[in-house]
Amino acid sequence: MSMRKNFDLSAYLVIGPENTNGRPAARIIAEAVRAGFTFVQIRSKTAEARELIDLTRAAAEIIAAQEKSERVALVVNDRLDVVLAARDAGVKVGGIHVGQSDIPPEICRKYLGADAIVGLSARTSALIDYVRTCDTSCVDYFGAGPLHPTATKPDAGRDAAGHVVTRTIEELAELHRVSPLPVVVGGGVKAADLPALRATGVEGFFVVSTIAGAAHPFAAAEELVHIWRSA
Ligand SMILES: Cc1ncc(COP(=O)(O)OP(=O)(O)O)c(N)n1
Ligand SMILES: Cc1ncsc1CCOP(=O)(O)O
Ligand SMILES: [Mg+2]
Repeated sequence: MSMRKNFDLSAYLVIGPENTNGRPAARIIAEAVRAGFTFVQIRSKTAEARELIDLTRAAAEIIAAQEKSERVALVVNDRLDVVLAARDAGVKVGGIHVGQSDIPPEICRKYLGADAIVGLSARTSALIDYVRTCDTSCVDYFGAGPLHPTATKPDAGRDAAGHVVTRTIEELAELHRVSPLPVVVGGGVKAADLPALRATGVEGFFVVSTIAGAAHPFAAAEELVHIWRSA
């Protein structure tokens, strides 16, 4: 079955070489997937294309080695060129995550095909109206946030006046209620946020630093997965 019809957003790792305090990103991906993370996004604002292709290949091999290729989705942030090059080299990469100022989702769909996963960051202002009315014909899920301000992406949630607008739990519950697509929420997410986030009904949480910056990424990942599943 194509991953597009079968992906699980519940525990979603976003990671790149600049997030790992000098440790290999591949090792942290392996630990998170072993702990039960269900979705991996390769995201780097500093790596060159070749490094991104290599990390995407390594992530796909890690997921395959744990026999999870049919259950753990792998996407690349922003870089349609990297997804195409990785696929051309035989790497099993499921799709792409794009934001409001990135390559449009319909172009991603055109080049990646009907089986690819295309994730879209939901617009910060007027979030609830946006997800209700936006063209979802070629999008598979929404990424929303930030739940808290975050040093990983200081511009997340910035409004025209430069203030960071975070999402309340009530807004996220409403977002879940009105969204035609599954929603994953991130931005400063920590273990303590998960029970309230789960109660909103959203399909999952995404994290960078809670895993990639943790002293013990496996233990951190296991804790998040356990809390989400038992909340
Ligand atoms: C799952 C998920 N949700 C949101 C984002 C943010 O995407 P974007 O707004 O394009 O910002 P960058 O990540 O490209 O800086 C995401 N990456 N993943
Ligand atoms: C990619 C992204 N999009 C919105 S916030 C964010 C970064 C979240 O990072 P962290 O989990 O370290 O706060
Ligand atoms: Mg982007």
